[in-house]
Amino acid sequence: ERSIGVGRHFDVSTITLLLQDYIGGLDVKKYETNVWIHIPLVKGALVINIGDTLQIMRNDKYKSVEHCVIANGSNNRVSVPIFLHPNTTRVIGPLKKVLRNREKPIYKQILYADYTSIFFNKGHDEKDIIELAMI
Ligand SMILES: O=C(O)CCC(=O)C(=O)O
Ligand SMILES: [Fe+2]
Repeated sequence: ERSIGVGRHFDVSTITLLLQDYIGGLDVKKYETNVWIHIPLVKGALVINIGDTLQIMRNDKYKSVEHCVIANGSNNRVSVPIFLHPNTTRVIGPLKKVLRNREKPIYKQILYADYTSIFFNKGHDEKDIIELAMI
């Protein structure tokens, strides 16, 4: 009963590869319905999460997924998340290829180091930081 999970958040990465053990516990919020759903364990499978950076680069075509981990309360849990990030010296924003299709950019160009520092300086359950990158 003293175990804690991981509070709700969006990953800042482009994508995250997540390996869970047999305990599981990952919940994600379904974008279309705002309903939290449990991710069933599939032995040997990786969960691939879309993060804020991919949402920004694809100008909202792909959405970053809000997720959390519910603690089991009695078992230890091990997970291995691998975050794929741009270099912190790169500027991120909607891709030129996307804008060439005459899409209106939703996000500004922002230095990735600045974006990640906002993320790491805020607590869980605060405002979605992707809104700060909007034009
Ligand atoms: O442990 C997990 O299953 C997820 C962890 C997570 O969401 C994160 O580290 O960003
Ligand atoms: Fe995460």
